[in-house]
Amino acid sequence: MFIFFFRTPSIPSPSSLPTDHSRRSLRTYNNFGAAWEKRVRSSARIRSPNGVSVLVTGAAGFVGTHVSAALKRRGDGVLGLDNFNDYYDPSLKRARQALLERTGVFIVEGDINDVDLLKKLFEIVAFTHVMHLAAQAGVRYAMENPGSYVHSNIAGFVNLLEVCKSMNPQPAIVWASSSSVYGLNTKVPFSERDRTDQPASLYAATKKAGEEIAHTYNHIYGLSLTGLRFFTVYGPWGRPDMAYFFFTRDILKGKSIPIFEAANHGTVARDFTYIDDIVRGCLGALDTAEKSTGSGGKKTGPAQLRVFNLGNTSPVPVSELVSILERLLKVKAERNIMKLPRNGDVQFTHANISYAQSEFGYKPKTDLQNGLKKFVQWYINYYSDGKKADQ
Ligand SMILES: NC(=O)c1ccc[n+]([C@@H]2O[C@H](COP(=O)([O-])OP(=O)(O)OC[C@H]3O[C@@H](n4cnc5c(N)ncnc54)[C@H](O)[C@@H]3O)[C@@H](O)[C@H]2O)c1
Ligand SMILES: O=C(O)[C@H]1O[C@H](OP(=O)(O)OP(=O)(O)OC[C@H]2O[C@@H](n3ccc(=O)[nH]c3=O)[C@H](O)[C@@H]2O)[C@H](O)[C@@H](O)[C@H]1O
Repeated sequence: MFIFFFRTPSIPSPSSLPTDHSRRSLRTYNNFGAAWEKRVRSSARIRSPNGVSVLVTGAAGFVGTHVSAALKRRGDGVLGLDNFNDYYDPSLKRARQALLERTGVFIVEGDINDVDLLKKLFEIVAFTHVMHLAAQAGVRYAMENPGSYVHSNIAGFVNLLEVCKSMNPQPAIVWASSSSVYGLNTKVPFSERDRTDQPASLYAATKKAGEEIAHTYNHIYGLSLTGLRFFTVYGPWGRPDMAYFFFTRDILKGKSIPIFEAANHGTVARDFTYIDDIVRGCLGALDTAEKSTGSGGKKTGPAQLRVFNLGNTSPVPVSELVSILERLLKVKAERNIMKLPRNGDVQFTHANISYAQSEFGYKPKTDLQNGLKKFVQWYINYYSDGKKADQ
């Protein structure tokens, strides 16, 4: 028996989303021109004495929006870049953009593969840092659209690094890797020293490739590079393709939800990490990032190269996530227990965070119960004002 206590929100299901991530040329984005340059400059203006200027790629994304807002709040100059692709409902990205614009952050519409655009941005602003969060995310979608992962996570990353290495001065780069690089590793909790050579998805393989690519650009060009392995991030303004988000939608709709179970009723669990904790980790990594040591493509000395886990350190079974949602939503879920398909998912994740703790005091503060409470409040508020999210 299902109890509905408010209007059922509707958002598109990830499986119905288009698979073509168009590559629009620079001109179609309406970039360049005096008014556009003024907005870029104003957004990137540093407003506090110790501030830095940060180019945030993927700024209209879930993590990018929260990180951009936090940087802006403390007085840093922040410019966003995002291609607003339709992997999930672009209207949610537009709503995040509107939120950021109210805080003074401008998001340039463009692709990280667009060299001319990137060079133009660096010509206008001498960014001290790049917070690189643009990527094709999601482990399961890689079986549907592998090309989008190569386009954004490999080609796009190399392109960005090519532009950064030729700058004078070069920016320091903090970028999003993923807990998925641990793949089929069975040693827990996952430490940065553990093996990462058994990816279970193409997504994971592209993030692992990113870590190797980072090594190369650090070694040859002296770029300062910090990779962050985020562990299943959740919270307000989250991603509709992630389980906690579409479980919420489907529980409210009275639709059955597929809950994966490993062989012999083995538990599938995640080290779910609340967005505010991830944001603190991103800022900590940025604040401890040393300067790059090259300029104009020439290295002048050794540069910093780091990789950190940013997790919560307490894995929770997916079935428990569903129980928490049931309590918060006051609706019983229709559970469809399924064998964990070979679709890119791993059985469990669990972060050892001692390295991030020692380097910049990273300490997650929010447990799943409290974090989901904040997510559900946001979700109900966001989708209850007649917003038409279904396309
Ligand atoms: N959310 C998580 O649980 C999680 C976990 C591990 C790692 N990550 C990584 O963290 C980063 C941020 O993830 P998120 O959850 O905010 O995802 P997201 O999809 O919400 O954000 C990524 C943003 O990048 C943009 N983008 C994608 N390709 C682009 C391109 N080629 N050029 C310009 N913009 C592009 C998208 O439009 C999107 O707005 C990603 O690199 C992701 O792989 C996320
Ligand atoms: O930390 C990461 O590196 C990754 O985090 C996230 O991946 P995941 O941890 O797989 O999150 P998510 O899809 O929400 O599935 C959560 C749980 O629900 C289970 N799950 C999922 C779908 C389903 O239908 N049923 C189910 O039981 C599923 O088996 C899993 O146990 C990011 O999406 C990804 O971009 C990547 O960066």
